[in-house]
Amino acid sequence: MTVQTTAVTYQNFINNQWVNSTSEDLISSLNPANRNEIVGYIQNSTEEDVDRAVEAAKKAKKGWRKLSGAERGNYLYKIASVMEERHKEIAETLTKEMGKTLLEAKGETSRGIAILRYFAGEGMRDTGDVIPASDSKALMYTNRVPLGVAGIITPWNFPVAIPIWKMAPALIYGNTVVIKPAQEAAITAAKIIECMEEAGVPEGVVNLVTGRGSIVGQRIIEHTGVNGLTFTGSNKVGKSVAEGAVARGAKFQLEMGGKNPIIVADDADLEQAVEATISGGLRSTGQKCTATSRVIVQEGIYEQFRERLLERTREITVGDGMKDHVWMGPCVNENQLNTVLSYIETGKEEGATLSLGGERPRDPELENGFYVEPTIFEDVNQDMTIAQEEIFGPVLALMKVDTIEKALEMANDVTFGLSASIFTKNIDNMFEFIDEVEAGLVRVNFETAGVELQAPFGGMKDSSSGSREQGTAAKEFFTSIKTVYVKP
Ligand SMILES: NC(=O)c1ccc[n+]([C@@H]2O[C@H](COP(=O)([O-])OP(=O)(O)OC[C@H]3O[C@@H](n4cnc5c(N)ncnc54)[C@H](O)[C@@H]3O)[C@@H](O)[C@H]2O)c1
Ligand SMILES: O=CCCC(=O)C(=O)O
Repeated sequence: MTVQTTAVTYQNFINNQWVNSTSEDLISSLNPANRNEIVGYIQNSTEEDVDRAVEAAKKAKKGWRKLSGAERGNYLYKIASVMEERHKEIAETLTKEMGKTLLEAKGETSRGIAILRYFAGEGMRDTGDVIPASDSKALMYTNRVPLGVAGIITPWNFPVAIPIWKMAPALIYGNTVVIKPAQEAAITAAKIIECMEEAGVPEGVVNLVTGRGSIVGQRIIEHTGVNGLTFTGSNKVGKSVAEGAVARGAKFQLEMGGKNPIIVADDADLEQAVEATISGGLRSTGQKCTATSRVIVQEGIYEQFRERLLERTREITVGDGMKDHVWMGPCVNENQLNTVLSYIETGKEEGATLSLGGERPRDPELENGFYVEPTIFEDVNQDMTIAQEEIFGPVLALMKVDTIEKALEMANDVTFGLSASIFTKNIDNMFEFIDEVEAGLVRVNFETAGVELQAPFGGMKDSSSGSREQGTAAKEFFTSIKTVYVKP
């Protein structure tokens, strides 16, 4: 039986108007903790809706670009303040829509606010350099100018942080925006846009179109009025974003999957390494691009480590993220749950030892949610599917090695290169790891997940393409450089 409590319909936001899609069709957003609860309805948008949004963003771009950085920054400060007032409501919506625990959702909402404030400050910082011209009387300088309209396509796993870490730099550097959030998290995105509206962001500067990736996302990719495409999501879709962008010569930036290793050396602090593995691998139900999925442990510490890891993982409470005592929520949807369960089956078939979990929880209270137990495999070797492919679920693969050299070789033996961590007290091992590991985010004695908003973020190999996001690195994507030469 479907429970429709306070299910509200959310519209598209185009040219500062909340409007229905031309399809007059809706998609329901379900609570992954209880498939019978509809969190709300979103628009099942059409190509025509995208065209209208792009038109609005195009019309708005000159006025927005002409504002000073400080003026644009003031809008971002205002959005942050409105979000702060609506913090509880946004965090609760995030948990209900996507499933992560309320504690994590609150942290992510605060992070979104901090990102807005960070980029608001960017409005007051330099936009270029003075470069000595060959002619001593001439003035030569560079100035960073906006791309125009930024097309933003985001995933469901960080429904506040990722849309904001793309929209805030787009806006502060003078671009207007058309955003298409993942349909699993589109209500959370609509609430962020409501904050922008409440903060008085001018007409057409930010436009939201919800719906299916294959229609809305694809139209954004193809639309010649969109000057830059920034995408976070799976490698499969990322490839089509890149192909579409190249086909029409648009700038693009992709952030995609990971298969992130943690190396635990014989001399590691055992407790810290176990806690970092659990937090990095299982928080958010393992649905982070930075999640630890391969745990490469040196043989001298292996037995102690596995025992403590199993003990601590058994203590994890799985359930509805809205409940205080719950540590791990459900997978985002049935599809994701089935993907995780099928990787677990593959792990067993290929000969890995299932040491913990691997099932849906038996608790009848959880039967309507997309839950899976935290799962640990041992005896995993490099060739196994679970050692190579991104699972995006709470599954850890333990791999035993004799030397740190071998551990590093294994760490690098995947197509991804997003995040990697080592636990050791040996300074030579630390620096060898920092030098040799193929990852964009390198951690020593710290978990693989968690990103600092003021630092560049992105990966190597198949994990990313284009320039880095966040921190001042974000400027690279959202601006072009004009080199100016003035001869008096
Ligand atoms: N590297 C990072 O920063 C990072 C961050 C978060 C998630 N991710 C990755 O995202 C994936 C999970 O997220 P997801 O399931 O939402 O990814 P996804 O690729 O399925 O969807 C991402 C976005 O693309 C849209 N989309 C889907 N098909 C499309 C198409 N044909 N054309 C245009 N747009 C389309 C979706 O609607 C959604 O908005 C994982 O692989 C994860 O590693 C990476
Ligand atoms: O899922 C990708 C983003 C990772 C992130 O923001 C984090 O680990 O905190």
